[in-house]
Amino acid sequence: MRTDIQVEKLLSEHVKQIPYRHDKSIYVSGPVALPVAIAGQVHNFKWYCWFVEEAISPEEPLIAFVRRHRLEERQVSSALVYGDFETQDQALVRIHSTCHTGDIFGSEKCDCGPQLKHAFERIVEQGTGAIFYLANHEGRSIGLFAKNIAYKIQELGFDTVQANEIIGYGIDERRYEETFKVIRYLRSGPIQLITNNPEKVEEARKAGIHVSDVLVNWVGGTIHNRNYMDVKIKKTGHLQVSPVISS
Ligand SMILES: Nc1nc2c(ncn2[C@@H]2O[C@H](COP(=O)(O)OP(=O)(O)OP(=O)(O)O)[C@@H](O)[C@H]2O)c(=O)[nH]1
Repeated sequence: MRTDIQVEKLLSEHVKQIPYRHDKSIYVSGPVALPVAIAGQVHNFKWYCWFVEEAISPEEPLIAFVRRHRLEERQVSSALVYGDFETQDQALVRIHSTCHTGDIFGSEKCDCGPQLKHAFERIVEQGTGAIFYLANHEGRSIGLFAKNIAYKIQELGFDTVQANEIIGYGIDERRYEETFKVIRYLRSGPIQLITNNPEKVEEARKAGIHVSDVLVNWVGGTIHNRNYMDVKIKKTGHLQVSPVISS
């Protein structure tokens, strides 16, 4: 069919396969132009998304792959790229763990929503950067259902770290390997990481990415998340100030 040939041609340019662990691949789809309203102005981002899957045979057309898989059931992450991310010397990067309650509902039990908004603002202000929005990171990767239970346990007086442990999870279950592969795919130059979490910096370096700056982002403090923010400094090692990076 003519349409299938046209779509196959489009997809072969639009969807890229990045080799990942063992027999798996990361499938990256994009870019799609996305106008995003930030502080009252519309800015043009390029939207990519990706998921990890067993590598498909080179003979299978992508259109058949898309039809064969129930893609709506996948954990699909996004990259929102601004400016000349591929080649500019400096690029801001925010690696943001999905937070259904904070990012979508505006919950003040955490600082996630304001951190995301702040990162968008910094990126458009600087002119080049990207947000990596990680779907499989909800609740520091314990998932939404377990996060709801962890919140309930916190009502007994336990903190975020203790609540995770009570229900059998680690303090922080997040992994970043696939994200760094996607960052590498989109950009080879150094990145300026917007984060308070030194583990993200460490993991980036292990993945061979040059982090030229770490920019802390303590925003969104409220009376509801004071304890949560305190625990980040006292127990999970989050940075209070931007560290000086030696090149
Ligand atoms: N398990 C658990 N996860 C939470 C809780 N509150 C927020 N989160 C999740 O924590 C993740 C964000 O992690 P944070 O520790 O706030 O920040 P970070 O990503 O380590 O560091 P930054 O880069 O500075 O934002 C999101 O996935 C939230 O859904 C909680 O009480 N329990």
